[in-house]
Amino acid sequence: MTSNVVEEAQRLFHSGQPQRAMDLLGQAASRNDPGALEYLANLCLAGKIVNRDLPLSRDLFHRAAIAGSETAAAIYRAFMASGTGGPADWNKAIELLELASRSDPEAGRELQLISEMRLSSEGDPLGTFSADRISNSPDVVMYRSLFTDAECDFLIARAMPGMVPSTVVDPQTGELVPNPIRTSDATGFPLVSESPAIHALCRRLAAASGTHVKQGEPLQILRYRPGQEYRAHFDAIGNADNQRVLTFLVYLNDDFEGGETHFAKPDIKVKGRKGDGLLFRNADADGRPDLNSQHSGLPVTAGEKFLASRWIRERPLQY
Ligand SMILES: O=C(O)CCC(=O)C(=O)O
Ligand SMILES: [Fe+2]
Repeated sequence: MTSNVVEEAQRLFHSGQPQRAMDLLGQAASRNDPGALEYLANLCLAGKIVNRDLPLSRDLFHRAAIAGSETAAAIYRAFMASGTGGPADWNKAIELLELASRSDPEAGRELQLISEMRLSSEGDPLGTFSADRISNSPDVVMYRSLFTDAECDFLIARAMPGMVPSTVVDPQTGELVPNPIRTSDATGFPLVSESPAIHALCRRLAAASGTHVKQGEPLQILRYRPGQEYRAHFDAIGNADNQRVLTFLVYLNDDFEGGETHFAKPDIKVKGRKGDGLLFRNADADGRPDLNSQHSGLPVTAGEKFLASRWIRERPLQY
């Protein structure tokens, strides 16, 4: 939500007058200007211009939501679901989603999807998960029908507007950079866009893999068009302090040709059906990469392949 105050504050930031910009935003926030509240919430989240302060960010998004910002309301719901900037409150997140669904059909669809999940009052999946073993070394298992067709379709629809060319971690700088190794397009769902349904799906991946939901990096949705691929790589990171020990891939469609997930040693090609989840181990308990975990997404030859991908760390990530 942009307001005159925000435009003026941006102008002041760009002309090297951050203190005046902050004063202006602070005054507008004390009048409950939704744009100023949301802008300040984002500054507290980004932690560049002001110190990172997640509890304050959550509080400011909450106030911006009350003042009428729908974007802030969606972020506040996501924070309540995942416990960002304060305790998680699943029931409150659902209550807020219900409220939003009265005027927002997208929120209504999300609510419907959640109502079809079997969840505890904390948003955790009920029931157990069983997998078929595909290989011992590398350690690869497959969970059939982990996501429903409706859940797969929901993730694709949510991801489509944000699709941009994929990036990989530059080993020299640690920055995310484009690279011909990975030619797919992707959208990530960082905490601000990990809405309650997406959070519940992340909790399902955590429960099935026996990990804590906070060990997961943001869920990514990948799209490969004909010719696009993810060449042989390791998901483990060299010298990582908090290693990517596991990868969970969920196939969101199956109406395409080619595009198998391929492990080279030994030669294993996997093509899941829509909703199937493939879990594999990238590193041992000490964080040492498993050399047999090298894998690729083979080029798609016809149609489009959609995949949900979650890299899971050894320990919960600190945000
Ligand atoms: O596209 C695939 O099947 C592989 C994806 C992958 O390797 C990843 O997301 O880390
Ligand atoms: Fe990978």
